[in-house]
Amino acid sequence: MPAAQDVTHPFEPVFDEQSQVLVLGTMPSPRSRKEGFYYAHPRNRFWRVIAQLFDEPLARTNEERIDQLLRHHIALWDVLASCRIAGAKDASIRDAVPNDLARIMDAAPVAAVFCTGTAAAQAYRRFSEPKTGIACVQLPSTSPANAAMGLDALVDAYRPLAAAAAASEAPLLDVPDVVRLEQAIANAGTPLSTLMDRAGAWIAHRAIARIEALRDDAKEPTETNKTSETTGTNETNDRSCPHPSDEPRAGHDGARRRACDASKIVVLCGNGNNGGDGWVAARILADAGLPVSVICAKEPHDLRAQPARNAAIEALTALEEHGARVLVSPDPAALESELESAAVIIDAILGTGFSGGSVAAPFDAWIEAAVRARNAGAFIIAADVPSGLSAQTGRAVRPCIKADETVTMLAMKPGLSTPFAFAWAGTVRIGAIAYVEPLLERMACEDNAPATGKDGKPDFAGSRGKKTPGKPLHAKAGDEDRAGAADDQADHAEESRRRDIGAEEPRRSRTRTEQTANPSAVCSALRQDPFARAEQEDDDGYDPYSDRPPMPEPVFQRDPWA
Ligand SMILES: NC(=O)C1=CN([C@@H]2O[C@H](COP(=O)(O)OP(=O)(O)OC[C@H]3O[C@@H](n4cnc5c(N)ncnc54)[C@H](O)[C@@H]3O)[C@@H](O)[C@H]2O)[C@@H](O)CC1
Ligand SMILES: [K+]
Repeated sequence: MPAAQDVTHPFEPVFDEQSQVLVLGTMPSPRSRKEGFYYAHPRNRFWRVIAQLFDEPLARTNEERIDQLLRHHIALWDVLASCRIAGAKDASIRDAVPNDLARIMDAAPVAAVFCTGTAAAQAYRRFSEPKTGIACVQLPSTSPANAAMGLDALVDAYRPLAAAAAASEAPLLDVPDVVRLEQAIANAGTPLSTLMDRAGAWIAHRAIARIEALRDDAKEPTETNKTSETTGTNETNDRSCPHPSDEPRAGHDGARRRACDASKIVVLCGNGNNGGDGWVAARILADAGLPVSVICAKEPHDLRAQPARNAAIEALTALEEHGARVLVSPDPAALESELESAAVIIDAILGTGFSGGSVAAPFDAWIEAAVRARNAGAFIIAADVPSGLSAQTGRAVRPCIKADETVTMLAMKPGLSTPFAFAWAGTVRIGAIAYVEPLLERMACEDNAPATGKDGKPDFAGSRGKKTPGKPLHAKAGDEDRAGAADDQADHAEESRRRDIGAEEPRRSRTRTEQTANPSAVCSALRQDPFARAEQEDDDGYDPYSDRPPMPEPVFQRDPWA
């Protein structure tokens, strides 16, 4: 038993004014104090529980951990400010002095408190609850000392935390605004290379989830699996709406059997930063011990896009160490044979940088081969946007990837929200690679800054040193129609909301500037999806045409079923 020592809490709480839930331990362990962050012992499962709880990649750095908590509106601190303790033994705590939780409670709308263990809950009840007036929920400890409790059981026990910690919906942003947001993130200290690492981690996370689902399917058939095999439907797909691929795909079960043998993942990497996401994913998958291969058009050293070039060079070294195959400009036969044995294909060919009315060689042939492999049972995960689909307009050229799942980074894109987008994108998930809410608010404030000062000259005061006057968050310069459509959509949303709740028209309607100035208003206006229904309406199924609001038609491509 280590000797008792006097310990003072050595680091700051994690919280902001959006925090709704507070998680408290007793006092950081010696290992956490050494590492300078909460739950830092490699065998402490706190961060793994949080990742699994929200179905996200494991946060690897303290910055990612803070981001992850804040995105989910979780504050993190400990009950004690100082105490005498032997090692990490909570039972040995003496002379406890509590932290002043008012620091968080006065700044944030915290409505629920969770304590990570018995001692933390006891200390909270004794010192803090009389002041906060909030009873705590006691959770099991994630420390190695509680090894009797497995990870799955811990995750289950922590579910009330996930339920209380509702994250805000991801915004819908025009592609130029996504670029602007990326720049704001970089200015705030997270470089694009880090964002690319996180994007790759999200894609790898989803690929691993798919491989695990295939492995589960391959185990003893359950009643559900038996039903699935008789009907030929894809039970593991969580798409909530019909998909052209829902017709039985030849060889689908074959793909499952093949995956049991190999779990093979093929990553198709284009020459831009979308390809960079693919290289990072390939590296992570290879490091995780999965059989992965990369198909690319250029040697990493010949790439020009940054940070894709550096990411590809780093990935290549790792892939070579793992003995993974890297095929540079393969001939059609080699391309076909690599793809036809894949259980999962990652499409990182083209992302938001795709332009033009067709896909140039060799990527057109890659897309066609990938779609053939999908028809034979492979599962395609698109990075950011399916290659061949415009992230802005939703127009799909021929050929276009048909993904089962798309992991789109940072924000929803208009091209993924059109009525036919799911034909190409499948299930769309947001790769939450940064905590963007405060940045969106700041961007909206900049946009709201007056364009001219008192002297009639441009006023740059609100634009954080940027030498361009702010522009509305979602309106592109010279794109009055789109801005007008967004405003009309917002007006329509407001009108139908009033109709639904029987409210009278407000005396003074909000101006367009006000609407575009508030990120949540802007985002919710643009988030109005064309399938939205009145809440009280009895929704008996999917029918995109039954009640589409009379709003300007979104831009979308030809009906793919016509
Ligand atoms: N939004 C974000 O925050 C982040 C974005 N990242 C990734 O970066 C991507 C954007 O990267 P880039 O701007 O480099 O663009 P892309 O990589 O999407 O596309 C550019 C490449 O595609 C080629 N290309 C364009 N049109 C073509 C056509 N019709 N036929 C054939 N080739 C064509 C270009 O020559 C160029 O090589 C995003 O889609 C995303 O995947 C992430 O890495 C980092 C974070
Ligand atoms: K892609």
